[in-house]
Order: sequence, then structure tokens, then C-alpha cells
Amino acid sequence: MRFAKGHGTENDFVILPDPEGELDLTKETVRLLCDRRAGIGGDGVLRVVRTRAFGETLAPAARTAERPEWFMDYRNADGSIAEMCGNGVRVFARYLLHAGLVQGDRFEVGTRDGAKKVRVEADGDITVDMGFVEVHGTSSAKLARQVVHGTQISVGNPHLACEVAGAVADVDLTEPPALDGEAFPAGANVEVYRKVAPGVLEMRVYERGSGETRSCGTGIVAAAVAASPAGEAATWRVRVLGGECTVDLDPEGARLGGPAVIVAEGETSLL
Ligand SMILES: N[C@@H](CCC[C@H](N)C(=O)O)C(=O)O
Repeated sequence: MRFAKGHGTENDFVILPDPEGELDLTKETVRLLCDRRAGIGGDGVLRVVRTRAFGETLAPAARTAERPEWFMDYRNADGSIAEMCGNGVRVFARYLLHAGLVQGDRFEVGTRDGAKKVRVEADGDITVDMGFVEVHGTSSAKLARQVVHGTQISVGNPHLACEVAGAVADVDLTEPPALDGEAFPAGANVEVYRKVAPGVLEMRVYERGSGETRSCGTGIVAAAVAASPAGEAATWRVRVLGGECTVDLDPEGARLGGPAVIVAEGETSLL
């Protein structure tokens, strides 16, 4: 089976081209593919499937009249399915271009959270229009050595974005955060962030289904929204362990930009 490997600010993915939706992608297979010793290694899997061949029932948000040709079937490293992956869309878009499956510098990618508009920037960065971001109040999480408080945000998938007083490097993210199960019945991604300069955040993330990763696009957007006055336009540079992304916010929604690259292609015997 052919595969590719790519990343967006070191949030890395195994990419599986499966245009006609023929692959039976089990949880076990995803775990093995993402295993950094026994497999290829990645924070998740991006299955590249034609929307018309995608067997799963699409969420209402994804059932748009004009359906994009290509659908991103995203899985976390533990095999679970997530509604949305911001860096995943950017890397998926890079793969579509790289493989000659789309042309031009503006196109759409289907996701479980609906069709996402993608734009290739003059410098090669890829920006995705994440659409409207929902803010749902506040909650807390117990980390290994501290309790953090933050804003409950949906970027298609659930987040708790928590501002911390000290450097994010000092936060212990070695254990899965304990969340309020009523606020987050399906779990959540937890971000810790701090403002380090006007318009600049630093952030780390513990992702649902993948553990601590070096970047998370939806998490970057969640932190930017949590750091901004409600409803106001703002632009943030967000520094993560794997690099930097930009978030533009306005009342219409959020746009996430940054690098996205394909680093390898080959054959795997794991499928
Ligand atoms: N890394 C992603 C988010 C992937 C999904 C997340 N772990 C979840 O379960 O919601 C991103 O770049 O947004």
C-alpha cells in the first residue's frame, strides 16, 4: 500500500491515498501506522478518499450542496475519530497539490466538520478557513502537577484553552488531563497558553487521542480565540513546539495559516 508522510509545524500524519474508499481502516491498523517504533509514526492518519466514495454518514455540517471532491478521513493516533484537524487539513491540501489531485491555489477539502476553504499563499504556506468558532463558557482540568482553568471552545472538535501565568515550558503535560465529564462528554484537547508579546502567544497542547503533540491547528485557533476580546477582529502569531502559525479572527470566523510539507512517500506492508 502506498503512503506519504507529512507535517504542519511538526504535527505529523501518515497519509493514505484511498480514492475509491476501499480500505478497511481499523483502530488497530491506525495505532500500528502511528506507532513511532513498530510503525511509520505519526500523531494521526489522513485517509484521502473521494467524497462520493466515503461510506460513513456525513455529519450535517459536512452535507453541503457543493461537496468538495476530496474528503479528509482523520483518525487520532489511538485510532479514534475526530471531527476536525486544522493542521491535518493543511497537510491534506499540500498532499492533494503534491499528488496532482487538485489544481490552483484555492480549493475546498471535505471534513466531518463540513467543507473547509483552503488557500495557498505566495510564500507556500497553506491557510485554511476554519469557519465559525463556538465559545461555551469556562471549565477546568487537572494536569499532573496543577489545575488549570480556561475557556471551553469548539473548533468543530472540543477544546479547553487555558491561560497560564508562567512559561508554558514549565507545565507538566506528561499525564492525560482529567476533565469535567459533564462539560466534555466526548473528551477534549487541552491547551495551555501565555501572551509573550503583543499579538504573540506561546502554546502547548495535550491532544485527545494522541497525547502531547508539537502543534495542533484547532488548538492554536482555540487559544487565539480564548486570548481575544469576544467578537473582535484580531491577528495572533502562535508559537508551538514545532514552529509558528498565524490566526486571523473576525466575526465571520477564524483562518489558520502556516507551513505544511510532505517529507516522504513509499510502500508500507502494514495494511
Ligand atoms: N492535531 C489536530 C487535532 C486532531 C484531533 C484532536 N486530537 C481531537 O481528538 O479532537 C489539529 O491540528 O487540529
